[in-house]
Amino acid sequence: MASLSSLNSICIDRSCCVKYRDGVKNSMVKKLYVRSSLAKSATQNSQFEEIKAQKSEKFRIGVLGASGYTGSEIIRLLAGHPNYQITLMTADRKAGQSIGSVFPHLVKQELPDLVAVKDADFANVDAVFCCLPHGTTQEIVKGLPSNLKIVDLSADFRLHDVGEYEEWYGQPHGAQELQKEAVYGLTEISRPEIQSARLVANPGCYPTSIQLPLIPLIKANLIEVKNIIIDSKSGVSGAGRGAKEANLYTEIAEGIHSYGVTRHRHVPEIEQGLSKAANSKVTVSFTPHLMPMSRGMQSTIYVEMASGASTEDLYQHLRQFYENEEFVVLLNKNEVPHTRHVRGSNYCLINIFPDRIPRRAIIISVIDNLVKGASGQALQNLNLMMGIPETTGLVSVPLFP
Ligand SMILES: NC(=O)C1=CN([C@@H]2O[C@H](COP(=O)(O)OP(=O)(O)OC[C@H]3O[C@@H](n4cnc5c(N)ncnc54)[C@H](OP(=O)(O)O)[C@@H]3O)[C@@H](O)[C@H]2O)C=CC1
Ligand SMILES: CC(=O)N[C@@H](CCC(=O)OP(=O)(O)O)C(=O)O
Repeated sequence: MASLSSLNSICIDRSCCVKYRDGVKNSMVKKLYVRSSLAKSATQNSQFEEIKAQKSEKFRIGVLGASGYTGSEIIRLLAGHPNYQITLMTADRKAGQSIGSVFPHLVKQELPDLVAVKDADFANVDAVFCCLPHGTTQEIVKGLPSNLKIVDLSADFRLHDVGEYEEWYGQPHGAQELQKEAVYGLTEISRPEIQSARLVANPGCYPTSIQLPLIPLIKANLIEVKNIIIDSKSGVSGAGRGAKEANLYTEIAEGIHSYGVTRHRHVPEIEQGLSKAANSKVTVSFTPHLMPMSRGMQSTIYVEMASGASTEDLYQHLRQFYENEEFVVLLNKNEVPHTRHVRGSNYCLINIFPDRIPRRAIIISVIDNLVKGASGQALQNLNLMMGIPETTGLVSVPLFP
């Protein structure tokens, strides 16, 4: 057996190496080889090899759009991740700055400075998180080296039908070949496809909170696919960090705003996922609202149950469907999910209630728009793509209150 001290010294190095920037793989491997000469037995050697193998899986990550909200959330989540190190970060207006000057809460992270995408060197990058505005994203992704794994947080690769993309996003799709390759990354629903994907289109925040409860219920024929009404509410960070008049404190505080009524661009994304589950065209009534809170999202969904189905059937089916999932949780009966129960975490909490109107049910689903609705799910997907346990770096207790 390896002595405790030899194993400890390796483990200490593993945690410290998060702090190195360049050449971390080589220097770690070198250090570990030196230490291996001290190993006495074959068992020690094999344990060492195992750790070295784990170490060599320290993938180099680029964060494109690191000066935005989802980019900074990726950086926060990766700060404690044992298998990744950030080697590249890009920005637009903030290019040339350090991350600590853009986000003082990240000042203690030892990270490269922000560079413009045109100056980015992808030679030391194995995978990228693309945290850029839609439209810009497809242009940038087209120019990335073809060996990179990509998780794109924008809407650019989510819609399979490029005609629908043009209709809802107001511009023709500029990277149609890549669109064909992209896998829609609703993790709990499409795990096998994500595992073997090179390019994953991370779902939108509203579509995540809506599809997680509805897809299993539709697949099991427990709800009617007509007359689905969805009322969603989002924190203001959902709109990104860019300055916009509509997002000023004076416009947001002390009020609720409906927006995108009948024409929000998440409608086709939601309908795409639900239609696939139903094997027929599903349409929904969806209205999003902006809430005076910085993060968090709730979708309240009104459905008609299938003939013979009860809310108990819906509840038991969802509970069973997600029983082995870490991040999607059915609360105990009658407990109402609140956005503050998932703040800063990758969890989606769901519950189902009988409506007063016979045969109708009310589903409440909450997520943090920046985590399960964006960067957390993106990390979950990259873990899968890299062959790392899916929950790595993501299991944390939500901030409360
Ligand atoms: N916020 C959310 O809750 C969610 C967001 N998304 C999607 O994720 C993506 C990122 O969102 P979010 O982080 O909120 O957005 P932000 O506006 O906060 O950040 C955008 C980032 O992109 C950079 N950027 C802007 N324009 C360009 C350009 N022309 N070329 C290169 N870089 C550019 C910005 O750089 P700089 O700051 O230096 O100008 C910044 O780093 C968007 O597509 C969004 O729709 C998806 C799910 C949820
Ligand atoms: C509050 C707010 O403005 N939210 C954004 C949705 C955020 C998101 O998921 O956007 P993408 O589809 O571009 O990734 C919106 O309604 O446009």
